[in-house]
Amino acid sequence: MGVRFRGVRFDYGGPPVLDGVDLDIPAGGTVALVGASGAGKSTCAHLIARFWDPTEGSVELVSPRGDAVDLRDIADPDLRRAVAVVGQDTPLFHGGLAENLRLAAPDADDGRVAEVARRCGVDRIAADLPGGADGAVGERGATLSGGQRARVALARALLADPRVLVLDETTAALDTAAEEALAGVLTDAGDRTTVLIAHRPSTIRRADRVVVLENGRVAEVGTPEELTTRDGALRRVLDRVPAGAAGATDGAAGGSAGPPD
Ligand SMILES: Nc1ncnc2c1ncn2[C@@H]1O[C@H](COP(=O)(O)OP(=O)(O)OP(=O)(O)O)[C@@H](O)[C@H]1O
Repeated sequence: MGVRFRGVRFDYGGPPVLDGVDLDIPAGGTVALVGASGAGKSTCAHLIARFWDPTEGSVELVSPRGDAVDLRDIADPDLRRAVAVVGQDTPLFHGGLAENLRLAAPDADDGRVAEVARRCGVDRIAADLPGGADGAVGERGATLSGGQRARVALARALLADPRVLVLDETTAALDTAAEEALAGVLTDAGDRTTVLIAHRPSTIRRADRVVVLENGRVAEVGTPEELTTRDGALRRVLDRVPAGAAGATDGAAGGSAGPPD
């Protein structure tokens, strides 16, 4: 299932955040959505999950055959099955790891839970937790690190097998092991569409295409190779990200200075 924005305008009651966004994310693709802080990336994620509706224009799901349906015409349960957004701080509840994973897919069999847990490196968290996969993770997952919580959130979303997966800066919290897990997740995506909201060059490079938001519009679209070597909107964003927040900098980013991963 692809995602299409057609002339999307959106505001929160003040000045427009999105001011005519046209975006075509093909089914099965991985797109990195990039922009300066406040550019409207999370707003796009929330529009894809229909937390909000656009003020003008439409957001649509597009079948691999090219049939488009406005999100407003999709029943809520169907949309919740089709689209998953993993945010910066996905809430976990005070229960076991396995239970937390199953939240989005109560009927998943044990084999599938174990497979997804392994793919996302959650099995390694379980190995360290008193009580293993059934051990409680504390209030809101307090006994886990940010990177571990991000891995659990990613695994939980994958277990539900959504057609569209939006990772809203999840990768900012991922440790190196989990970045590897993310790479596996993207490789095994099949026809799932993945939208990565990312700052790290190492994450951006995993996308087939990069979309840069600036001034409420799409400023630049291209492959990571094209955009990181061009003196354009992506470079402007990457040059403004504080080195610590950017995490890894690497060759694809043009070799700008920054700390190692
Ligand atoms: N619930 C809200 N109510 C009012 N204004 C909001 C709300 N959410 C976001 N905004 C504003 O909308 C603009 C876009 O925010 P958004 O979170 O989409 O940007 P972003 O590109 O994801 O930024 P960041 O990289 O800092 O997370 C910002 O100016 C922000 O202050």
